[in-house]
Amino acid sequence: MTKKIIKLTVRDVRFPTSLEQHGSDAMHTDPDYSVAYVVIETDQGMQGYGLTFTVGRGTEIVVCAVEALSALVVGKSLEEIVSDFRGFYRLLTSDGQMRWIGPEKGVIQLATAAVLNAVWDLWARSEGKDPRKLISCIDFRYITDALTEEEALDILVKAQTGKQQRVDQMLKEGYPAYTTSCAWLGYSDQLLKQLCTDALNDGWTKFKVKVGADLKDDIRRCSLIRQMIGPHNTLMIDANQRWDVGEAITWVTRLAEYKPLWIEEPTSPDDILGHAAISKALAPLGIGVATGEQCHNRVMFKQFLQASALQFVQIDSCRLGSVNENLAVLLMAHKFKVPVCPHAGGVGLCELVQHLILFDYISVSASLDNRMCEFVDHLHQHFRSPVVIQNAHYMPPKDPGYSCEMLESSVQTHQYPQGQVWKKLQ
Ligand SMILES: C[C@H](O)[C@@H](O)[C@@H](O)[C@H](O)C(=O)O
Ligand SMILES: [Mg+2]
Repeated sequence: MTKKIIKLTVRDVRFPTSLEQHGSDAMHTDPDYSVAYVVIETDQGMQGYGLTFTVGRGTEIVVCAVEALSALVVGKSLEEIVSDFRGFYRLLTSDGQMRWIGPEKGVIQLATAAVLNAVWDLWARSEGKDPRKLISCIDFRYITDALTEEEALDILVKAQTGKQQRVDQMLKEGYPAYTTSCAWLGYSDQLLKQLCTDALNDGWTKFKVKVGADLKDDIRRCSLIRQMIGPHNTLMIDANQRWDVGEAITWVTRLAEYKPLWIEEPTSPDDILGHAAISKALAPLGIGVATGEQCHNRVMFKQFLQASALQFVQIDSCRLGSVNENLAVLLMAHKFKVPVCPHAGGVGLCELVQHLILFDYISVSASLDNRMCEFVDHLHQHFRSPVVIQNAHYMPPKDPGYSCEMLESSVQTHQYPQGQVWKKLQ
């Protein structure tokens, strides 16, 4: 029996995280973690849940873009979509009129992610997928100079060896994670210390700190956290695009004594050659460059990899065109031998990205070297199947689907602007 998609709804759901400075960084000083939340429904009453992440104002624009795309989805059957998922991806991303407001970037790509995440959720609930089927979901347009379809298939086929052991290992130990929850830029030193102590007690060994607004503050905060975590735990720093290229090099050089593993988003996310220059300058200090949470499509990632402009690939489950485009990036990263350390946090990003990184380990990279997935401890209570962290590892999700179904009560109370939470704040 076919499953025809008969309805798509999208809602603007916001959480007032800025009230306590959760999520704050050098560029986003007051984020209200939000989502455009999509539910698709089939004629047989099955549902697929998807979302894309935003930080408050502007979510209404993403909602509009999802509504514009919905005409391309409603009326199609799931079977029709997945039998030519590459074609369907293209239909959404290359619509002869709508592609003008992208293509494959910005609001329209965030909307594509929300819609396709819901389709993947629906599909994930119904059947298994082999390498050939997965490859047929990827749009190789614009990346064949870096990775061909044959090479991609070869990677997946090779990684079939040892797959079961990796599945068993993940079920037992989980996938290594790092925490960003201790050191948002707007947190006081006292809160940072408290959260860091708690995290160490809970078994965390890898920590990310926000930097980039004021060098003196960064020196104080990095020194504090390095003292607390000791020389052997891992520290990463994140500037959220605050600097110009030269400034990034000088600033990070000043922080080198705290031994960060990487500097994340040192400059404009579009400046590939700038990132390459920063990578080159910081390599002798043992500091890599990480980027990706605002890298808007596979073509950008291709060029970052080709130009040796990043040493850590930070895929994002909602910035790229869903699983389809993330698969392309995971496979390219493998070919270029660059580790993938996904961006997570926000609302629902941990829930989504855990699937991608488990897939990367089990079916693509087969390696945990220099790899870890971000974890942020906010807002998980709003999900039906929240992530499970044990001893600083993501434990594989047990429920079918893509884990981003939200509790209906949470959606209703946080819907913007009419939900109870927002009414009270007005
Ligand atoms: C506004 C957001 O909280 C960002 O600061 C966040 O995504 C951050 O860059 C991260 O790496 O987790
Ligand atoms: Mg970041």
